[in-house]
Amino acid sequence: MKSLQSEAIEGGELVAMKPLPWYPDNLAWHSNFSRMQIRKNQTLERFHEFLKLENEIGNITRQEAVSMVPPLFLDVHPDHFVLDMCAAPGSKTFQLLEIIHQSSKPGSLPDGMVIANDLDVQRCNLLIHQTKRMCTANLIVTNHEAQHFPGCRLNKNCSRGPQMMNELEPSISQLLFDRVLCDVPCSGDGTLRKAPDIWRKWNTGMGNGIHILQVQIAMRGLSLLKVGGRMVYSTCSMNPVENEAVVAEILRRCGGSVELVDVSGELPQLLRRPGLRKWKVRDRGVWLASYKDVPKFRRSAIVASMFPSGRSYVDTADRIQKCENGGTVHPENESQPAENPRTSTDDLEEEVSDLPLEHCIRMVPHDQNTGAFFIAVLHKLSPLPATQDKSINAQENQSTGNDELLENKHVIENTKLDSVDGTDEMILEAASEADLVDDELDGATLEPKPSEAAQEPADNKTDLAKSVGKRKLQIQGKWRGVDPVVFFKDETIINSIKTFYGIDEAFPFSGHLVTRNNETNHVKRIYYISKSVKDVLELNFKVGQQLKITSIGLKMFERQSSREGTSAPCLFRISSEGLPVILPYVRKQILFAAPLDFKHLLQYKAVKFADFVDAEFGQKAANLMLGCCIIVLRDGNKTVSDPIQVDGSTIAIGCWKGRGSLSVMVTAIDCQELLERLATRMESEDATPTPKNNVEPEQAEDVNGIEKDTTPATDN
Ligand SMILES: C[S@@+](CC[C@H](N)C(=O)[O-])C[C@H]1O[C@@H](n2cnc3c(N)ncnc32)[C@H](O)[C@@H]1O
Repeated sequence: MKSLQSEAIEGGELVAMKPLPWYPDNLAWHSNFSRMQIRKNQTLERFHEFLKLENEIGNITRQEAVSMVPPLFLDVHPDHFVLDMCAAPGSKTFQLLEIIHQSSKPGSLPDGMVIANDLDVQRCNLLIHQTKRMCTANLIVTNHEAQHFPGCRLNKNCSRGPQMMNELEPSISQLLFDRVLCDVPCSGDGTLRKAPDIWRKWNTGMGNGIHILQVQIAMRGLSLLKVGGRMVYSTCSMNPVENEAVVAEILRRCGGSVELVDVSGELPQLLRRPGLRKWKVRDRGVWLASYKDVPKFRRSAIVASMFPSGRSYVDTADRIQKCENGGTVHPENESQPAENPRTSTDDLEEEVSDLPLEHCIRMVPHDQNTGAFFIAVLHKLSPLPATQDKSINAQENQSTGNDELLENKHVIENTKLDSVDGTDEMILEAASEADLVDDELDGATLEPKPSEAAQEPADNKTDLAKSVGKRKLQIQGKWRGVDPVVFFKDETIINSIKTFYGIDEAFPFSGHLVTRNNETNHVKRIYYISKSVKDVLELNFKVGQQLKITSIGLKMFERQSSREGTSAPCLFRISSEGLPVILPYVRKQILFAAPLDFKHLLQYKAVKFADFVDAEFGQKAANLMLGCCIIVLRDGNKTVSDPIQVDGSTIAIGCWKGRGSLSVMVTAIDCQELLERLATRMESEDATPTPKNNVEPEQAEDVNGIEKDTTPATDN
């Protein structure tokens, strides 16, 4: 930080990095360096590399500052069910998950969950990559048009008597959410500062063209919100047609069942401006102050809800027609639409909304050196009026069909528009640097391939050829291109895993394991899901798999595919993502390495048993069972009698115990990051007096890894 500061001063800046004053607990920081400064200066470049690495690992997230605001206004609690309707590439989903996991202890999972949805399957893959860093079992990623997001409502008439109900009915009967984030596709003009392309591409038609979709998505969000729940509507645009006009229209449609919340007391340090109550609409070079100014031939594109009053002015011929785009019709305000609209705003009679739109939040670049953002916080007071619910339910029925076939040109065009969201560039950059984009897009399971040759000795070719054939048979789920999610119930395999790793009985296995393959023998990956995700999945089965799930839970176990792997007593290894969750419960195949041996493992990727500095550790490693094992970093400053607990700072990696050596099963990038963390720890340990004892502790750690139980260790 000090050297960064001196670079900043040299460069004429005053502060190198500073916490964003409005972000709780100093958890978000702002750096002012330009790309040019970074390129020119070695210290800054190293700092930039560090940020990219930490972002890739998941320790930090690089994000446009204002884009972090919507989840803060959502007021999420760890037990909330949250729907992120337009979620890709997932920076806000990540924040939501962080909040959900905030207070959970290692090995315990929160009661809440997040469903992150996006229309664009490739952007869903980015989201999956982005959120994988979170190692969460509390996430489902879906791929629907948000405006048609399924309601998964259990038909109450299909009950089978009280007894059956208790046994078979899922614990929830409808998919309703405590919180909904509606970060809709928009024209993106709020990102002009860093996306200069928009200056060239932007036109007024962009906002006008997406208004109806934004209203539809917001209405769907409100219908899926529990009474008492909160929804945040946001865009990275400053265009009132995409913002206040949408909020006003949904308030009108909801007729008192939803209120716009005054959040002026929340995040007091955040500079903001009130929402607008009057604005004009521009169409084809012409200013329009009210719907009555819209020429008849433009009335399918420019709808009444774009104007502050939301009033339709219909002529007699139109009167009996319902406004096809959903604008509200008020016959008492009828008049003939003008056929000679004006090109200047001077003589227009301004409409003013009678709704409290000043409660909306506008953040502009020049207030606090950020991008621009619009936010509205909505509170559902009571069920939506029957008419709204009916039309929404009609959509729901539609959504149980093949959504992906109902291609909507409008939406797709706007999806492209939307990719200007500030975070994409960074995530794409991170993803491509990790060489994971292709992997993520590979195959119907949307799963990356193991990224390290060191994961286990490879003999995968025949396996791969076989699996290609099988894959053809396998894709038989309801949703084209996505393998169905099924509960994994093979007791033989589950018991072999439990026995091999000595998994404590307190770890809930039953009903928490899922796969993408109905045939147990072909299952390659087993995912772990939280209780909340399990509840949703059970409901989804009951309602005929309405959810098109592209990713679910946490990859916990992977089948060994190498020759050596298949001869190991347990066919499944623990995956890196799953390790933090299961670690506190692992009692066998676990060893504690001194920092130097741990470092050698990360450095050389494979170390012969005889080559470990701590010979006793080498012997214990040699005595483990063939297959996957866990190596935990032992803190050099700890004495053997110190109690051992797994906490947030515990460092552990998955390794392969082969016939003559230990090999790490960690990606290169993780190794790099761990080495850096280790170096920092070793430095700070060197600075404090080290106890004499620097050999393996006398825990109940079993030498052969089978007979005696061990206690998981930590380094502190
Ligand atoms: C503003 S971006 C979302 C950014 C995201 N919330 C984040 O913070 O990373 C809007 C997203 O909406 C998606 N999208 C566009 N039309 C959609 C629709 N009809 N339903 C769901 N998602 C849609 C786009 O693919 C895009 O990923």
